[in-house]
Amino acid sequence: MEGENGENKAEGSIQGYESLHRLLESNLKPELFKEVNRIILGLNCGSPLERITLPENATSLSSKFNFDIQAFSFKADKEMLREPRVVRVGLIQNSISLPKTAHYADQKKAIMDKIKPMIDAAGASGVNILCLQEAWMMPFAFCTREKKWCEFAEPVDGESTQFLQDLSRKYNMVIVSPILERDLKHGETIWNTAVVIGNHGNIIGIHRKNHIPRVGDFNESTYYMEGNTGHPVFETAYGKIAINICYGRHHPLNWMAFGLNGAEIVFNPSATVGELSEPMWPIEARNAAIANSYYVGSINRVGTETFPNPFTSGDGKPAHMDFGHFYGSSHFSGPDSSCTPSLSRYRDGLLISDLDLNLCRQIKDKWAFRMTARYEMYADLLKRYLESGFEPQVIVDPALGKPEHR
Ligand SMILES: NC(=O)NCCC(=O)O
Repeated sequence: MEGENGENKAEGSIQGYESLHRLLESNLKPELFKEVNRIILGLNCGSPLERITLPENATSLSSKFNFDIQAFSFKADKEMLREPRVVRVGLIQNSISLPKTAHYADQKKAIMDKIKPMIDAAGASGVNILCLQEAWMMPFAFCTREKKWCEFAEPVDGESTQFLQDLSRKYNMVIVSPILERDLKHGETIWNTAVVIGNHGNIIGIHRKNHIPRVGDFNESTYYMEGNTGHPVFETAYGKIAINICYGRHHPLNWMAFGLNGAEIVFNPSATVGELSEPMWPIEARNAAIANSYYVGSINRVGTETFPNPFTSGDGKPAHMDFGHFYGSSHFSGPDSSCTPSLSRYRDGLLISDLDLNLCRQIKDKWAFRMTARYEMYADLLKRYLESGFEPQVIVDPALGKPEHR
């Protein structure tokens, strides 16, 4: 079987294919692919998600600057009392351009130069809300545990925010900007923060990452604190949005809390590598969208980032100078279990989707997850669990002959 790129299998490709979707599409007969698609990507209002044609000025930017661009449309059923509430949403995934030894100011500028044409393409496509990847303004250096990378941290209204504020004003676009934040008013402490910039360039608010990873090379507590902002939902001109930053996607209660606060779209800006999490990636976001009757926009960076000095993770494996491959694969999941194909596994990309927000309530009415949830039962268990004298509720088979108390 030959990959779509023939002999030159790009690094990060799946046997030469940009994504699992492309691999299946190229190798299955059309009728088989249709069935596989129906099961893997689901149906939206009874049909596969439709692709949207984007304006020429957007697609020409993708050709000129060599980034993947794809667009889809999630529909909802027609209602009698409400008009459709369609919002156009974009996700950007990108690699880092300069070596990690370059001057930090140059590294930051190179990233901005790289994502600018992608944001312009989103603007040209009429995107209303755009989200960037986790800590987009720096290399993902947290694996190194070297303190020098803290220099990349910026105040909420710093250089990266100002760069995006101009673009949000230009394109009348809400932009979610995940950065490494330097909190000047609280002893210059550092947080992993999403800044929500309104469509007039105003800062609506921030959310700080709730859960810090402690897995493999992802030992990020060396750099930033556990978030103290709870589960805010930001009511923007285009809908109610929230941000669940990266590792928070492994925590179902974290997803739930954004839903309880009324989110209609939850973004999951991430940085994660193939060996660690790729089989989990398409499942967790999709499950969250289903369980909480909202849309999820999942974003992961792309490429392999090599650092000047070797590091280990205390797992007995040899010291190494990179995390592994960030596998991109950004995608949208809908509350009705439908899902877009993923962006490329190795190229920069812009994924756009029209989301009819009416679908959230329609799915709540259909499946009644909120009404069947039994929150009081879980609240009671959690309350007892947090007490020091907690005893797990385990009923032992008497035939095991175990003593009542161990
Ligand atoms: N950045 C981050 O939280 N990565 C953790 C790895 C993962 O959750 O897959």
